[in-house]
Amino acid sequence: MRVVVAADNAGVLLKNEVRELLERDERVTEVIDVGVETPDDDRAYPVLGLAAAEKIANGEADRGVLVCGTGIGVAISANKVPGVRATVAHDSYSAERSIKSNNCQVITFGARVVGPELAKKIVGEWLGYTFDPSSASAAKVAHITEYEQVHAAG
Ligand SMILES: O=C(CO)[C@H](O)COP(=O)(O)O
Repeated sequence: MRVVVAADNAGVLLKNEVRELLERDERVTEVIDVGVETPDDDRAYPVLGLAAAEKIANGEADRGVLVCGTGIGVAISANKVPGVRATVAHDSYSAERSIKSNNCQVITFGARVVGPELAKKIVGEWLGYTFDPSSASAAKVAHITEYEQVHAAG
């Protein structure tokens, strides 16, 4: 699994911890870090969230972990990229259902909301979940995709 990570300056320290975790995880074949790398880089969260989501949309990454102050801004940004489903998930159950119900490729965290140990525990669990395309949830996710395709810009 190829995982893209990104954060703004509010989330960079947590993102870097998550990146180290991912780099040690045998389920992860590649970690793509689109930044920021340090807290003095003040590029705004949409820049990072959109850049990461585009890696998924263009097939360079399978999943993403994005961090900002709340996790909300990067989730909203990532969801603007066609084909990408992203959500903040600060608890194990939501993280699990984000895959099994919603087929989200992206999980987001708020570094001002959740501690690093909880976030890393959730990421470790989240890596183990897969979406079942034959499940009852598949048609629901397809409804979202169909809307997106019908209303695609351009
Ligand atoms: O949490 C953020 C966006 O959801 C971001 O890290 C901080 O945004 P701001 O409150 O607009 O500075």
